[in-house]
Amino acid sequence: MTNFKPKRFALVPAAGIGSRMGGERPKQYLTLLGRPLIQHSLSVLCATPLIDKVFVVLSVADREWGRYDWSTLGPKLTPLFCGGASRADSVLGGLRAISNQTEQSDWVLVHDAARPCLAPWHVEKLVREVANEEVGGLLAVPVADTLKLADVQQHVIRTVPRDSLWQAQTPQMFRYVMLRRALEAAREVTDEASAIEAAGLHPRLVQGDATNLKVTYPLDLHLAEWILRNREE
Ligand SMILES: Nc1ccn([C@@H]2O[C@H](COP(=O)(O)OP(=O)(O)OP(=O)(O)O)[C@@H](O)[C@H]2O)c(=O)n1
Ligand SMILES: C[C@](O)(CO)[C@H](O)COP(=O)(O)O
Repeated sequence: MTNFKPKRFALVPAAGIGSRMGGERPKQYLTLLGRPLIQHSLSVLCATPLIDKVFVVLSVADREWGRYDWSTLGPKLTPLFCGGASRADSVLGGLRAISNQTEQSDWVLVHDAARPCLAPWHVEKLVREVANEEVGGLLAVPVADTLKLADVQQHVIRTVPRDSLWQAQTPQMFRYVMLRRALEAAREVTDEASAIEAAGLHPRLVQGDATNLKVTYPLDLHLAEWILRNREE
């Protein structure tokens, strides 16, 4: 009998333009503590023994990646110049590009390039808690604020009960074949879990924390810098 052990691959969509950030360069290349923003999470993903390979999905028009030396991150890292028009298109393009390197049951951990404060313990907790899940799962945090439903004039219609509401983060961890099929069937989604849900399945929520923020607006870059500076290794 063969002792087949599924591998774990990280897939990092990094083909966005960062329109809400409004910078001169896509936000994944903005400088954060002296390094391109994307390098922070790539370092964590490349360093952990829990991940076999790390694929970065870049725009076909990317002119920034080649300006940096990535060799310090080691041999696990491979850029794929196959990004699409949306995040979901980029992830699907990446999954297709690695099809000859994956088995159906291998795990794929999709992580936003725009979340630079990913810590080793985030990855460890996700992998540990999802390992025995049939469907897969994602890091997320329970909603802490009171939620208001608004009309177009920005007046409150009503308060929405926040019980059972979580904010999705990344990484999101699913089996290669399940994720690819789900994304091929549901392209208008903003995360992988939504595609899996559209297939009628129920991903596991793994509680992360607010430090794994997504850099979306200029203030987020300052928050990310503060988090990384003050993190105890
Ligand atoms: N066509 C796209 C759009 C987004 N992304 C990636 O998906 C992640 C999350 O997306 P978001 O924060 O929305 O990034 P942008 O699309 O770059 O930002 P914006 O929506 O403000 O333009 C980012 O790492 C981004 O690079 C991608 O790979 N391909
Ligand atoms: C995947 C994600 O990071 C979960 O919070 C998020 O949905 C991606 O953000 P976008 O702005 O919708 O691309």
